[in-house]
Amino acid sequence: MSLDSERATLSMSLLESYDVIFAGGGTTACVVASRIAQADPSLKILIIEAGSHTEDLIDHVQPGRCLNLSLAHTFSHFDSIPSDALGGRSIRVLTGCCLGGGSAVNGMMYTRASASDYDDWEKVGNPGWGSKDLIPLARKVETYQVASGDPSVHGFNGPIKISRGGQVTNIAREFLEVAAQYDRDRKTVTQSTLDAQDFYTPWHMYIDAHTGKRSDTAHHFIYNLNPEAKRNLHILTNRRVVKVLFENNRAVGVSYAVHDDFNVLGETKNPPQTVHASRLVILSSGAFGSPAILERSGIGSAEHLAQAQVDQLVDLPGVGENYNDHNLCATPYLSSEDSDCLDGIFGGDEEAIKPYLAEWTEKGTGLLAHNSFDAAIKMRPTPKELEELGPFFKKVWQEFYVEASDKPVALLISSARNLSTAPSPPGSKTFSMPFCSLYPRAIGYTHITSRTNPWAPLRFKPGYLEDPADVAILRWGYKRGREIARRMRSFRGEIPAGHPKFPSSTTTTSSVASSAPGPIDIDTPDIVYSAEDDKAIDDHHRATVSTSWHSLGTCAMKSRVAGGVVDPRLNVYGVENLKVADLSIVPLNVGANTYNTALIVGEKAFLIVAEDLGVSTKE
Ligand SMILES: Cc1cc2nc3c(=O)[nH]c(=O)nc-3n(C[C@H](O)[C@H](O)[C@H](O)COP(=O)(O)OP(=O)(O)OC[C@H]3O[C@@H](n4cnc5c(N)ncnc54)[C@H](O)[C@@H]3O)c2cc1C
Repeated sequence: MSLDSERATLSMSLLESYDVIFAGGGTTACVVASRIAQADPSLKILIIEAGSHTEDLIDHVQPGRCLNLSLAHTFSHFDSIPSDALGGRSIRVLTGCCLGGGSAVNGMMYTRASASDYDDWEKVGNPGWGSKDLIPLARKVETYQVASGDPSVHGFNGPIKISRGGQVTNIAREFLEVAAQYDRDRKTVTQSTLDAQDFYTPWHMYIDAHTGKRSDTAHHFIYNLNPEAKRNLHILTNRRVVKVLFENNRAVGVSYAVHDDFNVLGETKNPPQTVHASRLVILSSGAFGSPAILERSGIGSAEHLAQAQVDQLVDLPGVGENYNDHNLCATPYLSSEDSDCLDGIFGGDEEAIKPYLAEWTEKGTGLLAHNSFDAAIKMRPTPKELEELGPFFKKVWQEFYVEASDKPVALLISSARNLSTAPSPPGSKTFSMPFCSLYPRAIGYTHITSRTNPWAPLRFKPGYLEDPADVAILRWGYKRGREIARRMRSFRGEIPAGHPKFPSSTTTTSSVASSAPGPIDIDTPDIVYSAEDDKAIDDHHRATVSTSWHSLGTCAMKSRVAGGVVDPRLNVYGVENLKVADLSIVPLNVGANTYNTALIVGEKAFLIVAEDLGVSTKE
């Protein structure tokens, strides 16, 4: 079907006006829209989503294929301004572009933010957004399928399923075994722990233990809705919202476009279409999409709007500012023949997938019901490590971490596949040690470059590694991961292209490991790094650091004077009937992978929206 005839068909089924319109149908939007549709099926709701449907598509539901970045159409990408801190590189940050957004494409790693993260949100002027309010919502949204689940922590009746995945890999087992013997400063546990720092722990997944399928918000909140709740919920895919329409500062609808409405130069060929909202417009286009829609609608700083030739409606300098992420690096290792690795599977190689297909189809288990990440630690430095981290980090430690004892500094994960950018030698088995800083100092921005075109590139600066404290954290992560990796039974050497180029004159070259036939003894002393070695590590990280895909914060929920964009009821300052509900509202970073926080924001937004609409929230 051509785009024009597809548009004609969809337009026929579209209403001219809805009660509520969602701009974006990602992780958070699916939660809010589904809950409202169930609470009051008479409400007419429209979701306009930039990407396509995902229902039962193997690339989305089969976990082993996750993070297959070659599926370009299911991602939006944002290229940063080249940065000296990254050796002149530009970083490409991806977000999900499909119904379910990030939840339909992400790595399915399950963890939660620290309680103090949400308490900090409340302290910056957001009553009702502290841990005592939000952690019950984390319980509400989940069904924890791991037998040992503690009911004071976990939920057992929510739509989103959490499990151990289809099998426990020997890579994860060895990571935990080595950690227990090698790192005597920290503890190792066999049952996953969410709220404690410095525990090596099994790492669970957003995978349904019964089906072996991904637990995303499109399938678990929208596609599974009962016919009554679905009756008035319309979904328009492959359309981008251009801007919000206003009457006297009251949001009354949106305009939207298809890609073909623009010529190759990005100029408008066809005028955008419009649809009206009688009660509420909710922006849920994520950390890049939501601020961009606000700016195209004339809401933002005079300077940035003027650059894109947009007339200002509301002066709100915080729009597009406060960009946060977690900086990620991963170092690759060769693995023994008998290790449980997802090499090939996650790249979508059908030959590699074949041996696991029958088990996944029949029982929902095996490596296809796996994301490769099944053990990890959220770390804080020991006193000795704090010294090694150096003066820049020590200052941050004093100012930020000392009083916040539940905040981890870095996350170190064991991954049963090569997650680094260095290619694996053909036919080899691999594992890797991804690590990221959880509260990097890096804060950036994202702003529009076009008044009309929602596909135009954004002016985006993530700020990665501009602060030496962030560089020190990654150096520490590399060393910790390397010491554990080279003691694991499966270890068969390093993949040199994925490691720093250490100066050959020192004793600490990668040949220490890459020539080794197997692991070293647990009691072997740690590698001693010279100042030149440390510089080699830092240079390597500047050349390879990437996003953790945890973009957030660009429409922050803070007071207007402090640079906020929305109030604690998610209303955009200066206008009426316009809310934002996605991770762009997060005022301060969280020390964890961010899917869980998006689910919580969705559940909280539902309670607020329902109250505004006069809808009962009782189930
Ligand atoms: C590759 C990847 C791996 C990740 N791995 C993990 C993980 O393992 N564990 C974890 O906890 N978190 C992970 N995350 C992070 C987590 O998935 C995201 O933080 C979360 O999904 C963000 O939710 P959101 O609702 O804010 O935005 P999104 O889910 O991104 O939703 C925004 C939606 O809006 C749409 N949109 C954008 N602009 C427009 C427009 N103008 N008009 C209409 N629609 C628009 C987009 O297509 C998208 O569907 C990962 C994310 C990615 C991308």
